[in-house]
Amino acid sequence: MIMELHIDEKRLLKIFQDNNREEFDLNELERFMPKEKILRVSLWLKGKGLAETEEKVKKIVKVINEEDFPERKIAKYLKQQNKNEIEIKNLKDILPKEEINAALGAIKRKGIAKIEKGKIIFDNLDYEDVEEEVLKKIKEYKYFDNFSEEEKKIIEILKKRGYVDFDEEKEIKIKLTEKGKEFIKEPIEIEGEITQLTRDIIISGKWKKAYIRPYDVKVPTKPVYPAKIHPLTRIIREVKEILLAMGFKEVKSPIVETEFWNFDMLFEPQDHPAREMQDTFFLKYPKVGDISEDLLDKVREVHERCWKYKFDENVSKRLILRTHTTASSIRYLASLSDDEKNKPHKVFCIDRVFRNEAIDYKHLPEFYQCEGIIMDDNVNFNNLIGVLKEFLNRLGFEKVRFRPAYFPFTEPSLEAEVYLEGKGWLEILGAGIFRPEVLDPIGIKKPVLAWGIGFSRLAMLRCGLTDIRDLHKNDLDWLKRV
Ligand SMILES: N[C@@H](Cc1ccccc1)C(=O)O
Repeated sequence: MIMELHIDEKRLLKIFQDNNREEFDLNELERFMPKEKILRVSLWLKGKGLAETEEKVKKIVKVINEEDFPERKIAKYLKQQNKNEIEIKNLKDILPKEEINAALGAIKRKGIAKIEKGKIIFDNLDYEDVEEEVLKKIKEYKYFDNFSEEEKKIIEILKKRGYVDFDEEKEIKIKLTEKGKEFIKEPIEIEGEITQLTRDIIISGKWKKAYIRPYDVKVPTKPVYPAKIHPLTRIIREVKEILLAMGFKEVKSPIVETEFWNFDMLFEPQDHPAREMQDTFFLKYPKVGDISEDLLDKVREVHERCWKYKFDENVSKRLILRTHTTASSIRYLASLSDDEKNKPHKVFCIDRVFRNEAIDYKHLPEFYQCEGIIMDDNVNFNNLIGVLKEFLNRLGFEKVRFRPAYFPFTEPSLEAEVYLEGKGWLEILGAGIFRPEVLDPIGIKKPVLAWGIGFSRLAMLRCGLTDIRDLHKNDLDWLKRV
């Protein structure tokens, strides 16, 4: 029987031959060849009908709690105290509450001590305990099947008591087929084989005599994961591309912001609940920032006239971590020169915002928002809906609907929802037309459409996550796949 075998196939077969064996565990072979290679080569041999592999799943037991049993803790305590009995009501001084019942149960079950008149009385504080012996043994022999029937019952008890748990281990066997057994009856010679052509081999003409094995591109190999960009960054870039293609320009503004720009300029009254400690992060040092007196007076006038309260500029000056990117939009509008105010503008900002929220599956104190504004003659609510539809469609949401909403700085306002298969309608963005109370103090006459989208929420939907914390966990397995 003449068969073209790769040098590694011959090597592997020779191990069977030299050891006079017909099968091996993968682990046993590992001292001859790396595991990856054995698996690859045995697949080749399988293709040639010389060997086969067999996979077995083995149940293993492992110790998950190394502490003494509560009953042993009692015995050790008494020994130390030179006593042999204890009142049950005093057990709480040596054991955590949840262990007391377990200890009493175990003492009765195993007959370690007598329980009489509210007392536990030991004859022998150094009693022997099979459960402890089995636990010790588990550390040496992990396979469940290595234990006797008696021991297996004890293992089940230990599992119930929370001291051990089961797991599985895969065992791979490599066996010769009849054809393989036949094959190793003949001596196996391992002669030179060329796997890599070198200049020397070509020039010297050695290649003419040597065996050059052809590539087999179908051979299974280990997956390779190239470096890649974090999914959140990828989505941010993608959204930027979409907005740039829709004619928007990117703007930025400070993360540390005054309440003035974050709230006052947006016509949020100073007693608005969003402005309190439990919702917003305030800076410890420095506590206050500068604002233009001129603008401050105009905003004060609007607030006092419309909201009817005493505006306090000390509140305006307080420094916070901005709570929304609408602060960027209004800063941009306020920065326009008179000349620029006569031109149309489309800008967006994607950046981090902060809210003092308890962390859970859908809230993080720090997250991303994407905000956009369109300022032009004659733009109206219909245009806003049109642009948002277009934007959400380009983001991959096909079904979109709108409903009325309220924001202090826009009128009318709306909320957009997108439809997700299996999840239903999900609220995804807020939008509206800036109120005159917002635009008047900065002298803007044209209508301004504005919208803001909770960006981490979007990233979550796009990555198929149900817990927003997973986005920042840096779980390598997930990052490789996503
Ligand atoms: N800033 C609002 C969203 C919004 C932006 C622009 C206009 C209307 C609403 C929020 O954080 O929820």
